[in-house]
Amino acid sequence: MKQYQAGTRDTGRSSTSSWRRLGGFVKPILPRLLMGFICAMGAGVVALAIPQVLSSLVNTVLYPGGDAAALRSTVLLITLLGIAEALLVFMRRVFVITPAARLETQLRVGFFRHLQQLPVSFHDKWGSGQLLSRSMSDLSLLRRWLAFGAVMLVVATVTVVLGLALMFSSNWVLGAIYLAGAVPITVRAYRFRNVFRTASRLSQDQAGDLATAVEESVHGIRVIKAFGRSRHMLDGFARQAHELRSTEIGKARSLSNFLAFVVSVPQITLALGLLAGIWLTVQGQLTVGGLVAYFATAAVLAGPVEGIGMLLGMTLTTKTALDRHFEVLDAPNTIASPAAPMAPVRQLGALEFHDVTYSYPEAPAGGIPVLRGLNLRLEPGETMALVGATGSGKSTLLQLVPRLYEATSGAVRIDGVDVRDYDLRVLRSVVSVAFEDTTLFSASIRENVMLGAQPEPGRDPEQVLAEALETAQGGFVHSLPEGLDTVIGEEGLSLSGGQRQRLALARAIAARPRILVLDDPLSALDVNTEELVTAALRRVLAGTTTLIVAHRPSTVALADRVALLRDGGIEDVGTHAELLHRSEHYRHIISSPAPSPSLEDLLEETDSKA
Ligand SMILES: Nc1ncnc2c1ncn2[C@@H]1O[C@H](COP(=O)(O)OP(=O)(O)OP(=O)(O)O)[C@@H](O)[C@H]1O
Repeated sequence: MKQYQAGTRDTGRSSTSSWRRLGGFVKPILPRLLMGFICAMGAGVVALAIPQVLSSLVNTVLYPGGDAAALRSTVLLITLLGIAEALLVFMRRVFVITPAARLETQLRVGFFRHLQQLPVSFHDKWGSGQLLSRSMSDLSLLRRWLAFGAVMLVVATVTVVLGLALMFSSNWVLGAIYLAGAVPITVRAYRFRNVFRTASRLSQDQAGDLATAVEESVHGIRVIKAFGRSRHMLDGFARQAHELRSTEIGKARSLSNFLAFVVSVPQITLALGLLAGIWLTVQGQLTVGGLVAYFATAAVLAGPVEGIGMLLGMTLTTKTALDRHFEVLDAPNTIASPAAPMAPVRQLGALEFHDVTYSYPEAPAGGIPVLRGLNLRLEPGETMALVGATGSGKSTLLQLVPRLYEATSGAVRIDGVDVRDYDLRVLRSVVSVAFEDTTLFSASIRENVMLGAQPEPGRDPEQVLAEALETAQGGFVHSLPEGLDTVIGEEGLSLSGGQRQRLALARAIAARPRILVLDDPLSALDVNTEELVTAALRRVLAGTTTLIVAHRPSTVALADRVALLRDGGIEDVGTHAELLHRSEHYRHIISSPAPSPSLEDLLEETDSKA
């Protein structure tokens, strides 16, 4: 279970910083957004002009003996204004939708790039659903807000201000009555903002957790079914879904209450305006046309006033989405290439762990580090087996070599150069890894195996692929429906554990690294296949420095020497025979009885007793 919990993260940033940072991304598309804004504003102004035309219609035409020609031209003008408004709305969409979608893609690609760069320790902590929801739904929210919400919020605000100005210019008393409604709305908006922002954050985080739950249960469907835990998983999922539902309902309720308030206040001020308007008309201080225009303007403003409420909700949700987005972008990439990378004088493939200590970041403070002052040296071209009890830190040690994790103290060196001084790309082309837990991508066999292979002048990639598959006993791929082009992985053909492991091994070999790091790569193979792979590997590994985690004597047989990992350090190094002979712990781990003493040993023992 990842440690991230919904709503537990404090961004530690001021509430405006996400907007400011978004401003940097929006700059290039600002001209188009401005054009969209001008169109939307034009549409708003046209909408406001219609009541004014109506007013002149009432004042100059609608009375006995009124000018019929003026009536026709006024109706024509209103029709033209209506068409102009529709055209401007269309143009607004044309101007803003493309740049908003482009910005969404740009941010999404940037987000993915950052995820790729972030260290493994970051991914250990974050649920995949959280990252999925931040890269998909949060950015869709932003696009919708940019293409619609932001523009309409400005337009609605400007429309309300213009409408108020028209009301004031017609009669200041009516304008003042309408404006008085803004005071309670502002007070209420402030309270709403605080409540809605918290609910928004909670619901987006809960949606991310829910996505993680789906992802985990889809991945673990076999285990869930095999253990008959479907009901249990469903209950857990339903509980989380209900929590999200409650949050969403709370959020919707808070928005509805606010909208009801926002809509009802102008209605009350309108009723007061009606009383005042009639009185003013009776007093002769306002024309009937002016009164009609006041009510028509108030009717036009009803939409923008309600819109401001809705758009405020949308803006707050977008702000939360942005906070969540930048929270991931702000996660520091602690494992990066140095500013001035170094290269070894001679590229031989010597690997050295010097006084290496490693503690997982999530480990409790003051806990014992997994690796503690570990020292080990592999000579160029040497194959060393790493043996240790389960949980002793073998995989952890291996992952320090390509800097998937970073030693807490001490140094890992390749050809005398600290791995932290290598350019990361160079380091990861020098070191190739095959994990016990194989990951294959939704791609062809060819693409999966050649994932880390660099083009080499004078070497045919097809030959590299064929050799890697042959070494890993991956001949089975030729009998797959489309041979090397068969798509495997999550959305492709399913392979057995042993087949997957052989492809992962072939992938590590095809990268033709100087240093090969193998985490128990033969564990899922049957004895016969393992023997064939071991024999082929022995040939391939001849010139490659290899550190191989081994649990079985057959894998250890590949190695020139064996290092025994215990209590966070290397307890002993020697050949398999030497360790069998002198280490009880080694015999215990490798599941072998003590070897029967050789004749020389017996003679030596007799001599010493004598
Ligand atoms: N991502 C992680 N976060 C925190 N602790 C971890 C993490 N991965 C491993 N550990 C802990 O570090 C210790 C060493 O784990 P590691 O996987 O390196 O052992 P191992 O020797 O490879 O075990 P095995 O032989 O079972 O594969 C274990 O106690 C494990 O619980």
